[in-house]
Amino acid sequence: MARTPLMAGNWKMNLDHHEATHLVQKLAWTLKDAKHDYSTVEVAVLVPFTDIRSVQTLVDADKLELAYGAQDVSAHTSGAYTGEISPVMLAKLGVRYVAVGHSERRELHGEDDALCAAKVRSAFGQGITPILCVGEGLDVRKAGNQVAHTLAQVDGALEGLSAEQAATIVIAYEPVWAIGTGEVATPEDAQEVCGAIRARLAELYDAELAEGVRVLYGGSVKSGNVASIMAQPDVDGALVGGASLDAEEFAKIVRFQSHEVGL
Ligand SMILES: O=C(CO)COP(=O)(O)O
Repeated sequence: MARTPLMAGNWKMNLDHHEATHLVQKLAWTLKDAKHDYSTVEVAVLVPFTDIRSVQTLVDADKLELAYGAQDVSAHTSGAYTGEISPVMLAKLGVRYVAVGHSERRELHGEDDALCAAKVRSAFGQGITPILCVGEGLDVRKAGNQVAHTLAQVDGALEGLSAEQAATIVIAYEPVWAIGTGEVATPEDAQEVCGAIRARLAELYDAELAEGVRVLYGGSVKSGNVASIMAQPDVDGALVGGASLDAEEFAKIVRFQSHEVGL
């Protein structure tokens, strides 16, 4: 089964709603100028909660093919959860994707695999596709345990998920040591773990399901390194942090198939 690559920009805690409108407009124009065909590479931006309504308004008004999403979601649908955002609220704003278990949330907010599993189910419950983030820290990598560590996170977060849901999840392998450091994993490093994730999906469900799931790589992806990572058989896209805040650079990442020749 052919998997449509997904390039998702994780803005993290950057850009207010005015700046968000500006960046999405610029990105859409840049991709339009390049005659980007969204059916060949899907494009998404994961924006701060306060930007979502503005991005929705722009996407709807200009009929943009860009998808947008959030960076976190509550495991609950409503109630006394001060500061949390419900998946029901996100669905109402037309959100297609939500990041779950980003390493910054695991590290800084103590999110564990059980909570990630609850959030994955919570998103699916409202028709939102989770982008489940997994990946090892430097100590684990140095010990050579990156595959076992990452697969344990996958197992934990997929707990209780039906095959129908698992078939549409997106999993992003983001080695923590490569995030925001400029130190990108080698294409072989990315392939090793992304391939292992797909093999695990085949074990947990079946081979056909595993063949259809998109596995992304994230960690210091730039226009200059994206093509070699995308050339790996089990890498189906990228989760891009810093480089997604620059419309032209992110558009180049999205257009990796065309610019690799010209670089
Ligand atoms: O964390 C990331 C995306 O979720 C990666 O961030 P950078 O691309 O800035 O390394």
